[in-house]
Amino acid sequence: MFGCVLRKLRWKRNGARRSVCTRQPEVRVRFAPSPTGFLHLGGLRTALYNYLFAKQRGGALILRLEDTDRMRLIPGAADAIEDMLEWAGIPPDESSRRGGHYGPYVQSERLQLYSQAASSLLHTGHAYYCFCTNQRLELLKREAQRSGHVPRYDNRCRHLQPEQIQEKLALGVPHVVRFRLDAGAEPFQDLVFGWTRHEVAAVEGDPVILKADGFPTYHLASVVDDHHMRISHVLRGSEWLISTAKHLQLFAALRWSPPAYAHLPLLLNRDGSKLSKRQGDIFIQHFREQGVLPETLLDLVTHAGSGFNNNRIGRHLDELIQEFNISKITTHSALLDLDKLDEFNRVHLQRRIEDQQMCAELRDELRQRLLHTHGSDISDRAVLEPHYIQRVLQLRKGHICSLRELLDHSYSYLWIRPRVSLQQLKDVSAEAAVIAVAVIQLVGAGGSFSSTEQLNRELKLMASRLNTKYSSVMRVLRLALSAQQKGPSVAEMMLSLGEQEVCVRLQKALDLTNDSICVE
Ligand SMILES: Nc1ncnc2c1ncn2[C@@H]1O[C@H](COP(=O)(O)OP(=O)(O)OP(=O)(O)O)[C@@H](O)[C@H]1O
Repeated sequence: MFGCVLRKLRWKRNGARRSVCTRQPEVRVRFAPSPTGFLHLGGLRTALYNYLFAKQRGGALILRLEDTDRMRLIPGAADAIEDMLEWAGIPPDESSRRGGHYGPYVQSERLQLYSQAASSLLHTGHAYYCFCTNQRLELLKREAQRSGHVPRYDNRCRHLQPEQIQEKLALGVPHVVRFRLDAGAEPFQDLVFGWTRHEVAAVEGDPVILKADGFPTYHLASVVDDHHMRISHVLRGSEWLISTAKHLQLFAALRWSPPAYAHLPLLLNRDGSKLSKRQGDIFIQHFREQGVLPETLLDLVTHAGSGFNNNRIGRHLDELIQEFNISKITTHSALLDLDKLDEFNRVHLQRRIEDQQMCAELRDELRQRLLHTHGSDISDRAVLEPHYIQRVLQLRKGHICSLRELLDHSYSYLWIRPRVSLQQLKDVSAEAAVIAVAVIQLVGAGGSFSSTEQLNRELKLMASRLNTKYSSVMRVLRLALSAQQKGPSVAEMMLSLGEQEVCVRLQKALDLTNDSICVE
């Protein structure tokens, strides 16, 4: 059933160039979310594993939207899911946005294919009309619960006579189509769970495949689409493992070859529950707004689970593609540890700052954020210049976990001149004026701004020349430069601000002390 890729192999024999075509099965995988909510970390991981599997084999990732649960559709979710895959750097090769040969890629636009498949199953006796009312089904359920059994449909409509069916259809009695499950399920080899066999007919009633509204259920739609879209491997969450027996029976009844299956362990919350669309704080969009980088999220979700020879922080997408190993995926679910998020983002932010092109993008982003947050408070527009922002980023890399931190009050001194009072200066040192003058002279005399170490050495020498404690020098400088008591080292502050701005701020402090002397 697999599509084929023609590969031309060339070699030389007797001086003549020859070519031959070999047929390789084409790898086509799909990520098939339902737009009943936004993409969350669990979905992202399943999408990512599909992507890695496809890219490792030169294959294609198809994004198919399973929107047959009409009651739960969330407006905008379909677009948002694809936006987030693109943002994460794992865009599909085929989707309704990107096009492709096997569209439409939205199930509600493929109803004819499902109804054709259902008709064919009805025709061959693998499916039947079911006219049972909701009240009857509810009664069955309650009876089962009362007697301590798992509720299941009793397959009553299997036994309707053709005339009874025709009569009900002619009367327009509401109905669904059910698939006739066979006893004796065949085992299949799951790429993660190994040989698996689930005697589905022994525990479940015949499943609905076409609902009363003409929409298919997941079982029929996924089988029909996987066939028509020539999906070679289905990598999906392990909650579908049990249903696979049903899907294989559907493939057999339709006389189609099934794809290979790999059921992926789920990502769980700390309390052991499955990550779900009903939790807002795990949506990819939320992390993006918080300044989390896409590569951080990819690293985090792969780190939580298995599928790689080893785990290490800081892997990029191309490394993930290289190192992904489906045989290393374990069957147990993985707990998501969001406490690691900051640390992962710090590592990836540092990598971006060290990359010339990515750093230019960060500069632009930070500039936009600064304008948005501090806007009119920024009197000196020089702080918005690329070289200034670049310097700040270089000095803070490895310390900050996200760009947003640089917008916090503790970093406002980088963008806005601080207000310092005479009393504050007096409180930190009686020698504030002397220290300010000495540092202005040091800077004016070409005091080294090449590194924090060099600057520290010179400040230490200066303190001993003044016969002043080094800690007093630090306190005065920290206050005059930032109006803060904590933050990066004073030398780093000076390097970030630059010689001229350091002198301007120290002169302001000096002016305060001079004014006070004049008044006295
Ligand atoms: N927590 C999870 N961990 C790993 N994969 C997941 C997780 N949740 C969903 N998936 C997988 O992501 C794909 C898309 O899932 P879907 O859009 O149906 O989201 P969902 O979270 O399962 O929905 P719901 O919240 O309605 O249960 C499926 O293959 C599903 O198995």
